Amino acid sequence: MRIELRQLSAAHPAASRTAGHALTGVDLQLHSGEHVAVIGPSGAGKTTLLQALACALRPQAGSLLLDDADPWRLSHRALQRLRGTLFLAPQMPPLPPRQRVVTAVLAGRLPRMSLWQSVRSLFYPVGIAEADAALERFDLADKLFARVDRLSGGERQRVGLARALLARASLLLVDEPLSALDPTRARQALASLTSAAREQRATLVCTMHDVPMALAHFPRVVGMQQGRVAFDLPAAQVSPAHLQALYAQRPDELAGAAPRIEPDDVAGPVTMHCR
Ligand SMILES: Nc1ncnc2c1ncn2[C@@H]1O[C@H](COP(=O)(O)OP(=O)(O)OP(=O)(O)O)[C@@H](O)[C@H]1O
Repeated sequence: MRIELRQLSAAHPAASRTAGHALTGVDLQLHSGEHVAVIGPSGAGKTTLLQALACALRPQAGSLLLDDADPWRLSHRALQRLRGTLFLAPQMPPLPPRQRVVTAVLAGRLPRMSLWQSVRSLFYPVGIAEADAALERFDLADKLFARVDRLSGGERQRVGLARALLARASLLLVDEPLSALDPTRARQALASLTSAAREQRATLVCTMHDVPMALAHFPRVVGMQQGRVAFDLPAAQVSPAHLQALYAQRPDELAGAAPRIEPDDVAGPVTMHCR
């Protein structure tokens, strides 16, 4: 999917009136199938950018085009159809605690199913081999029938990535996929995610706290600061000076001290998100 943002500004409906826009004057163009990492300090607007791209947050100014169409000018039905072709994977997937992993992963297909197909799949799950293959990519095939609440935080996060692959979306929006993974798992998970997105020819926009990992795995890196694009460069051209300026207010985050949600080997509460 092609993306074009021109001078896009957006605010969260619940934000106080005194808060500025979460996104201000954002320009961004992505070719179909391109992979981009979005980095920047906490509160820079990375997640908000994904929400705007997912048509979950309406722009207040400027424009958003997805495959040359303005989603906010489409009919309700056409907008729903468009939403079915993109997938927003939150930091922690919304996994009901007693659900089996296989069901959680197969739920990735729901956006591209009719109501009848999705109701039928509750009683006659199909595509178990596809779920198994996606889990295998994240080294979780042995958890196919495990209960979600018996997984570690890192395992749940990898289940969320496997689920994203089943969406077969043309635009994959992945919010900080590595926050609960140890460095080795994080490298493997990112390599699996990017190679699967390439196979599916999906456009991939991924927010990342781990800057070295973003520079190593993505050809293009967008740096955000206070709701604006501070730089948009090939990874090889991002210099230490760019990074120091980007994280000038939060140097601890550049040093790798960004907030992690829970370690890989400790089970904890499941955070619920919209999808
Ligand atoms: N639901 C919300 N309601 C009101 N304001 C919000 C909401 N979500 C985010 N914001 C505000 O929007 C701004 C951008 O937040 P956003 O979550 O996009 O940043 P981020 O770069 O993703 O941060 P982090 O790295 O900590 O996840 C911040 O000022 C934040 O406080």
